[in-house]
Amino acid sequence: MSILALDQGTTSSRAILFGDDMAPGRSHQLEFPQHFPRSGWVEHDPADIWRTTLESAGAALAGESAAAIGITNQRETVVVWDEDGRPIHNAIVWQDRRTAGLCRTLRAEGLEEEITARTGLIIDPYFSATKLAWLLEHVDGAREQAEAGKLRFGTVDSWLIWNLTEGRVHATDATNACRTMLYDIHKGAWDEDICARLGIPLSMLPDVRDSDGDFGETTLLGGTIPLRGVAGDQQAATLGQACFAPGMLKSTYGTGCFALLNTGGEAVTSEHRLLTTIAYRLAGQTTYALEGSIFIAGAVVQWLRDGLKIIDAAPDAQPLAETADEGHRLTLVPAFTGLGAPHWAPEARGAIFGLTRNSGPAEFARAALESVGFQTADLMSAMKADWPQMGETVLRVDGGMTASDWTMQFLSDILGAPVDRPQVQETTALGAAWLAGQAIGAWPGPEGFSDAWQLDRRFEPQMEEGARSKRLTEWRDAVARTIGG
Ligand SMILES: Nc1ncnc2c1ncn2[C@@H]1O[C@H](COP(=O)(O)OP(=O)(O)O)[C@@H](O)[C@H]1O
Ligand SMILES: O=P(O)(O)OC[C@H](O)CO
Repeated sequence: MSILALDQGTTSSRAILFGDDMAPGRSHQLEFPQHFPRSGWVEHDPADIWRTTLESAGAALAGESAAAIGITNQRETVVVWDEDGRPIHNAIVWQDRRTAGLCRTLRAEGLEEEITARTGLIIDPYFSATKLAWLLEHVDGAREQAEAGKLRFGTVDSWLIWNLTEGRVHATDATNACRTMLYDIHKGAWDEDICARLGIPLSMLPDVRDSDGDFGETTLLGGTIPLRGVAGDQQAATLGQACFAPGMLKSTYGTGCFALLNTGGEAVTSEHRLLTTIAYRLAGQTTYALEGSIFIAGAVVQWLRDGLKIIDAAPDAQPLAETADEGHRLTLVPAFTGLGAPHWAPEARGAIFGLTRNSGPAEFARAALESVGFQTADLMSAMKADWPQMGETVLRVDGGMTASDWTMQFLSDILGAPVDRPQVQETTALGAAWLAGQAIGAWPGPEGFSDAWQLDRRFEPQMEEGARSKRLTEWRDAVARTIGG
């Protein structure tokens, strides 16, 4: 029997039907509008999120039925709706920076240490908590309605579950809950103190279930289909990459880049500004991860295309970079929207170093692709420092940017470690399908699923150690100057 994976991302909604052989089959993808009402604000219309998800699901099924549905989603994005399922405002997207001021206030109150200890996160507008507080503060009547128990909050998974079950289920899974900055990842419960400080009534929060829990069923897609898997997209990719053992590591290169290191049952506290997050919770058992989140990865290629207009399409970046002058290095720090982990410098803006009269499109393209490798190297160093038992590890990669062999080779060179690209690139959807497939007993457990993971290509480091450390020193100097300036 087929399993339907719904992958609700930042710019598009995608549905993929996986067959008995766990291979991706028919799929459908629909983009939807992004709204930027002010500088630094990013919103989605929740109706678009739901409509594109439902339509792509229908198109992927094409009249077939599925044995179960797995849902994976852009994380942290906030939707609030009323008893009739009407959103009270547009969704505030994870990239939105409007709550930077409230975050500063929370830090000034000296709350960071306690919030990090409980939630594993640092105080940043990225996470859901301050976005939800903003909605309660700024939407007319919202606080009164919320206090009267008439409003519901959800990340995008909850919004989809609510709609798929026609208002019967208000739930989320542990991987999504842990991105809200309202959830105690050690106790596995909403944190009443943080909610109280932000004026968020507990009654509006969804029930938190296992990632392979029971999320009800839908009758909107032909027949009755159970919802049996839910995970945030980066955690789903970790599962899709079969990173089940402590020490295993994946990095996804889409618009941004998100690296997750499985640390097993241990919630490792980062001393280097990484996030402690829930990788998955299966049958009540929590597995944790250290996460490094970078906001600009593939987006730097979009900038070459749409901003600089030096390429026509993303695949053109590599051939252009390959023609760059070997003796002429530019270093690009793509802090277009600040820097994420491990620097967390929201006010920083991008910079480029080493310009001469001979700097041209090829040198810019190479610096852009290299910036993704350098940023990953910073994450890996932070991970090793936080968790020395990580040891020598292989990085499993996925996402649109991994199509560039040159970029993957540079990544391996600058990490000084192997990089593995799997055959199935749809790892996020695969992870969601696996959750649902194994929950209903149709797909194998972690061991059998790990055996099915297949390598497309391994990239081995070829750069000499001297050159590597010189390049890393140049990069770190460029980052320091970017943040400092
Ligand atoms: N051949 C390529 N070389 C470099 N970058 C690429 C290539 N193909 C796609 N990309 C980049 O990958 C990103 C899209 O990846 P995808 O995994 O679909 O991202 P998302 O889910 O965040 O939209 C885009 O930012 C695009 O610029
Ligand atoms: O939708 P994506 O693939 O850009 O992923 C977004 C992340 O979940 C944000 O944390």
